Amino acid sequence: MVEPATATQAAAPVMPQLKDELDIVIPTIRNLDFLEMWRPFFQPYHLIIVQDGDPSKTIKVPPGFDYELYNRNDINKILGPKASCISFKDSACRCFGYMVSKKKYIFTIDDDCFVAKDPSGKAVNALEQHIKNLQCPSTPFFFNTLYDPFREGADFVRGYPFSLREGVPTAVSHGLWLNIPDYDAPTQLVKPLERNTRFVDAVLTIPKGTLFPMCGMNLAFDRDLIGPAMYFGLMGDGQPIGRYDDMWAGWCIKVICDHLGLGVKTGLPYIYHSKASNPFVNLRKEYKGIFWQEEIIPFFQQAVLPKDCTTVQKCYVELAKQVKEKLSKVDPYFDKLADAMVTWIKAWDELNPPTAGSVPNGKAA
Ligand SMILES: O=c1ccn([C@@H]2O[C@H](COP(=O)(O)OP(=O)(O)O[C@H]3OC[C@H](O)[C@H](O)[C@H]3O)[C@@H](O)[C@H]2O)c(=O)[nH]1
Ligand SMILES: [Mn+2]
Repeated sequence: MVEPATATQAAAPVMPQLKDELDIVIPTIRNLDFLEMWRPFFQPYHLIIVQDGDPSKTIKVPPGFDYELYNRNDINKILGPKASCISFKDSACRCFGYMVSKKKYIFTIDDDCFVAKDPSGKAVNALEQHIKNLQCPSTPFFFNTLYDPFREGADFVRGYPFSLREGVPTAVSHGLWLNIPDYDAPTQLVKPLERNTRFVDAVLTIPKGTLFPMCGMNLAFDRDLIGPAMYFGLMGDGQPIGRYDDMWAGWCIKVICDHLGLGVKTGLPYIYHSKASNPFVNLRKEYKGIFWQEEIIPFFQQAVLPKDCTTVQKCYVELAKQVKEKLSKVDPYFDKLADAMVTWIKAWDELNPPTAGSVPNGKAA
């Protein structure tokens, strides 16, 4: 039986790394008492809280945290008509936080995720591990059988080409979850009592050319490298689909990271996910995604980006064009989604004008 760490077990790190270069983005519809448990790890950092649902509701934030909070009225005021690309009544709204941040790194976490304990009983500082993952290169072009070669006590194994040992910059760090795993509704329905107790002590680079189901519960990324592609799509209120926000973003960022020669890692850190959302409600939200994805995945697997797509924005707009051309036949929703992807990029560039002398994102691989 796994249990979350207690607040006292979560010892504050000696020196919070990247304190001024990282924002923590939290989408929420509830009071943020969960922050109490994270206080030792999160207090030094700036929080961006994206309040979903009724903007007249007050979200209580425990004292002592440095934060900015945006509700739907704020989003509409800041983005004007472009606010139409930000979902309402779905955790997808969190991507607004990525857009307004001015920091290099983002860590996003759900408000029902708590500090996990590793097998020795030590509280897991998820933020510290994500930072380590992002600051160490990835190895997408050749699989290292001893997993993360840059980890203390590991290295590249015999036969690993020396020409590839430098690795590539890491754009995304995807963490996992003890207790309630990120299962889809049908799986949750048939396995209501299943709990994830396996703590796998590994960080893996997801190989080039391989897609993965990105979960937004415990996720960090380098905003400068991949931020403009971290759009969580049109979900929730008024949309035919929900709970595919992070999946859509994950498929888009992986195709773009592969194209630009950037890395995506998954594995450590774990968080402790406490709330099993209602599988019946989830089934209503996600059922179309369950059969649509049988056509969406081949689309992303076959997507090719032209060589002149040398920035994330160019890649993303090209991807939107292909979504419109090839997925609209699945459902008119994808026509709308493709337009929203372009609106997102316009809004991103409006809020994040390129600084003079800034270089385009990674090079096309
Ligand atoms: O309409 C909403 C509903 C929720 N939120 C906030 O989003 C976070 C996730 O909410 P919750 O924990 O209820 O979602 P889950 O059923 O556990 O599913 C998650 O699974 C992983 C996904 O990436 C995504 O995070 C969820 O689908 C939480 O902070 C809520 O307060 C919201 O903003 N709007
Ligand atoms: Mn949850």
